[in-house]
Amino acid sequence: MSLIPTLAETLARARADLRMGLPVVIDGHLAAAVETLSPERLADLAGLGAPVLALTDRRAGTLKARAYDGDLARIALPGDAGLSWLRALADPAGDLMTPLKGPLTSLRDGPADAHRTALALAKSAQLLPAMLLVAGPVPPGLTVLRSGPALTQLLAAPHLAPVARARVPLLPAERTRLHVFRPDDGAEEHYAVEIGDPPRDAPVLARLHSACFTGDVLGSLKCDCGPQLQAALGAMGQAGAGVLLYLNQEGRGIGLANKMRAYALQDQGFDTVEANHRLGFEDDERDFRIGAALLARMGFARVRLMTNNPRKVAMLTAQGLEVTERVPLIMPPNRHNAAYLDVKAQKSGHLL
Ligand SMILES: Nc1nc2c(ncn2[C@@H]2O[C@H](COP(=O)(O)OP(=O)(O)OP(=O)(O)O)[C@@H](O)[C@H]2O)c(=O)[nH]1
Ligand SMILES: [Zn+2]
Repeated sequence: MSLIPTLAETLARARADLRMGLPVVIDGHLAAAVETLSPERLADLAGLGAPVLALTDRRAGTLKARAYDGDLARIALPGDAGLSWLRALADPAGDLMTPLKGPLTSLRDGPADAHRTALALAKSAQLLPAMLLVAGPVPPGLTVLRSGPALTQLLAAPHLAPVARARVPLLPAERTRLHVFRPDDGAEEHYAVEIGDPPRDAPVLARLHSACFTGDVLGSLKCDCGPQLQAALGAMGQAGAGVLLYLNQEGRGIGLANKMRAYALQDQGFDTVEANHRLGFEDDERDFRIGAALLARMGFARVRLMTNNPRKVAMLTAQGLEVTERVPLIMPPNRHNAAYLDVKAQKSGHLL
């Protein structure tokens, strides 16, 4: 029956619900994002059963809570836990002011699949990965999801369809076309900037660029993204051909709000990797399967990849693309980004 929402459509709804502060249902648990939860909804959820807070092992580690489920911790809520207690566990902004939040009791028994799915959903909705779950009677009207490989696969690699394309002459490359691709799960669109007419039967000069609003648009000096973007387009313009994928994976996949939370932590003295971990994220949440799928769909099988990041090469190769050459894209540092670039080289394996 075509009028019943598909899994991708249900996922799109679930993300929107969580961002609005509405719980969704996962394997019979009501699951709400702490970041957007209202006091009224917290009270109503607590009235249905015993709420459990799911945090990633990264966030649990910062809070010195045991993560018996490997990649996540399920924390029992004390009877007097209110929204401010939950928010303090979810958001590290106040960690230095109020370092001791425990003792925290982590659960050991029972399955954690719904909790794991809930955290993956929070991340994909670009919310802080902290979810409140209650197993109890399910009110009507909520979006219902089931954990499993189909959902996991969809979260990592939605199906992308071409929507529109047109000529956009650029300063560094006048013969340029911009292609827009839309995923079927309501997530963000991604773009391909095609310069010249790159032949499909030869390796193409290519770049997988992740969105950086601060660097690309505002010219922030805190990272190297803006100069890298311009240098890549310039090199493709000079060569007369190339393809730059502009992937809307702001902040290495955590979204702009969380990236600004990470920047605020960096102002407190944490580096870019530590800041992501304290927020509950991995240092890099990006999945380059989308990039590989877009290149393949545009007819490219072999690339000369402009990057300093060996993970990008590995991920494209794992998806069946041939990286015939890694072309370094090293920008001169400035006094605001030198430490950041050092951390990328030392902790994230960047070849700088
Ligand atoms: N979470 C987080 N993201 C950041 C920070 N600084 C920059 N970014 C993001 O990092 C990403 C950089 O993307 P890329 O330049 O494509 O990738 P890369 O891993 O640096 O690899 P290269 O191909 O060598 O440039 C963008 O999404 C930026 O928004 C930061 O301090 N924290
Ligand atoms: Zn940047």
